[in-house]
Amino acid sequence: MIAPETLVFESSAELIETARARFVDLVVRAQEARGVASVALTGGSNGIGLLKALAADSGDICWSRVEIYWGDDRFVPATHPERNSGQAFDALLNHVAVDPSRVHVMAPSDGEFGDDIAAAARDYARLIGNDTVFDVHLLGMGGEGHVNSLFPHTAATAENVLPVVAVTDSPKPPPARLTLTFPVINASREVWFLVSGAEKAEAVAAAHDGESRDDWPCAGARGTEGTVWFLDHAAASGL
Ligand SMILES: O=C(O)[C@H](O)[C@@H](O)[C@H](O)[C@H](O)COP(=O)(O)O
Repeated sequence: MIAPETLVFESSAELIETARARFVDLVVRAQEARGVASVALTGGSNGIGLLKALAADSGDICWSRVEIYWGDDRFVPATHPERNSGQAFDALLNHVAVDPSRVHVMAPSDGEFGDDIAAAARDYARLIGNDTVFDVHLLGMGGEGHVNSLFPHTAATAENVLPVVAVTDSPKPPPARLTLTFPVINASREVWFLVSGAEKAEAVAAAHDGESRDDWPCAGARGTEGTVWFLDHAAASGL
């Protein structure tokens, strides 16, 4: 296993700026190598902050050749302000020339599957299939170590086969969510954690200490070519 890279910044703003520059570099290199880059986005303050920074400066990224997925989303109506996808459109996707056929939003609760969350999960799993490899999977993290909607001691966190599952009892509201699972996260070339704040320090330390993914889901996420922790000083204070 390749050792994770841990970068510590003075502020969230610096963290986001470095992540932005590295994201541009990674996506451009992926496009040079394979024509199309594939990314999984995340919500949260730094995840959306990164997208806003990219709206201001995305260098030589050719947005029409980026396949865009989400690591998780809330199973609420499409226009709900807490949808990670809606926030990503506001922050970035409405402002760059993406190819709509390459933007893969998880179904909302008022979409084609109505409130059938299991059908919505199966549909996204079909879309991901067995072959999707993200060039980078972005992750925020909760203080108890959740990533995507993979919370400690849950079936979704234990999933080792299905690429996408429905969560109906999320400990953090709203209860209904769709989430990618560890088999697909860990098939990503790179996994990047974007984490700030002292309330995240214990989980950051647990992941670096190799604790179990059941106790600390963040400890179970890694890329095949690289895992990068973008931290501010407060989040890194337990290292
Ligand atoms: O689905 C959710 O409930 C949140 O989106 C959550 O997963 C968030 O991404 C992390 O808690 C990090 O959020 P912050 O970076 O804002 O702390």
